[in-house]
Amino acid sequence: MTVLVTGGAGYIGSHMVLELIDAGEQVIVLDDLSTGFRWSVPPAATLVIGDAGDQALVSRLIDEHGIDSILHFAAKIVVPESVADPLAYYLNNVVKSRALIETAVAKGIKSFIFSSTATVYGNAGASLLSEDLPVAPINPYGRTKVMTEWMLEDTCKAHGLRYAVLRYFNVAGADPKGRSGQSTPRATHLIKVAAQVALGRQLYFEVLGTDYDTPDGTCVRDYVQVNDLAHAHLVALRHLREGGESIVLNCGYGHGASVLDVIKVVKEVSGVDFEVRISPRRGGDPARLVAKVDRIRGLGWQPKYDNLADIVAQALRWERFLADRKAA
Ligand SMILES: NC(=O)c1ccc[n+]([C@@H]2O[C@H](COP(=O)([O-])OP(=O)(O)OC[C@H]3O[C@@H](n4cnc5c(N)ncnc54)[C@H](O)[C@@H]3O)[C@@H](O)[C@H]2O)c1
Ligand SMILES: O=c1ccn([C@@H]2O[C@H](COP(=O)(O)OP(=O)(O)O[C@H]3O[C@H](CO)[C@@H](O)[C@H](O)[C@H]3O)[C@@H](O)[C@H]2O)c(=O)[nH]1
Repeated sequence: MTVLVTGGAGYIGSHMVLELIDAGEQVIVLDDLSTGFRWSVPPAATLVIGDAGDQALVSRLIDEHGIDSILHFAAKIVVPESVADPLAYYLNNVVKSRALIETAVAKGIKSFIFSSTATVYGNAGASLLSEDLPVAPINPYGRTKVMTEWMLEDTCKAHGLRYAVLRYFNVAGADPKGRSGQSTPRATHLIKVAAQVALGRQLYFEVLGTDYDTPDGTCVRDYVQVNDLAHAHLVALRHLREGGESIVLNCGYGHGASVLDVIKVVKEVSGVDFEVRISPRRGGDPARLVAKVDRIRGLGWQPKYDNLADIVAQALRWERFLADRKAA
């Protein structure tokens, strides 16, 4: 069976492609390379450069390759950009997802897996966030994800398509075999930025707010390793292929670390005591996002990399690789 991975040249999608190939699947990647990289797609997968919303192209790929499942990662993902240019986000993340879902229905695709986010919970405030909480996104990016979740839910009721929505918490780390990692040049993710500071690419680290209602005043997040996350998709895909019901799944470890906890680990693992400055909140950051994970654990998902020091070591190693690649 062949799987179509939209956005498979990006950070998480490229780890998914590796996971699928390691599991013996045939993989077609569809990516417009807007933020992804041709070189991050392994030769064992077929890369098609194009738009996930191009119905003629997707139909042809499904027919030519006998695709039975679609894993939809392609999206714009920068929250402040979504606030500044919401219509670009509604076009890329909603309108094109709608086109893709319509093609999936028309072509009789059996399983559809969608990349959603913990951002859909907004400021829910619960100590552990359950999938059954009402969604309450607080920015356009989060709204585009909720709208696509709802399109899938409604489409599934009307047609034979079954889906898994995976709500990722904070994705971090890099392939332990060194085959992929977070390569976006101006990524704002905490562990990526802290790794760059530790390696001297930036002068200091800025903690964005120390007055949150958390034990040390900084935001708490559930950091999930990217290969573990990719494996969660494989578990969800097997669930759907075996006839399981459509499902919404939190993807996290069920415990949190604060910004200061992460900085401490980055300093310990890198051996660099870099400068840390305290800055005001950046706005729109929920104090705490930690997953309730019983549902995905119930499907048999067993993470391998639930250790912040290991995740940080992977991120540091990938930053060094990117620097060597640039210098070469
Ligand atoms: N990184 C995170 O922490 C995080 C957290 C929650 C959810 N997500 C979701 O996971 C998915 C992957 O995110 P990522 O971090 O790998 O981002 P990324 O930017 O590295 O990957 C996105 C990929 O999609 C491609 N793309 C974008 N629009 C496209 C289109 N219309 N047609 C074809 N290709 C297109 C890009 O070129 C890129 O390769 C996204 O849907 C994102 O919303 C990410
Ligand atoms: O230089 C930095 C970068 C981040 N932070 C803080 O670190 C925490 C985590 O920030 P970040 O890594 O940017 O992640 P989030 O803002 O939590 O968002 C991520 O995790 C969400 C799911 O939880 C996804 O939807 C988003 O796409 C993804 O960027 C937040 O409190 C930030 O304020 C800093 O203090 N300094």
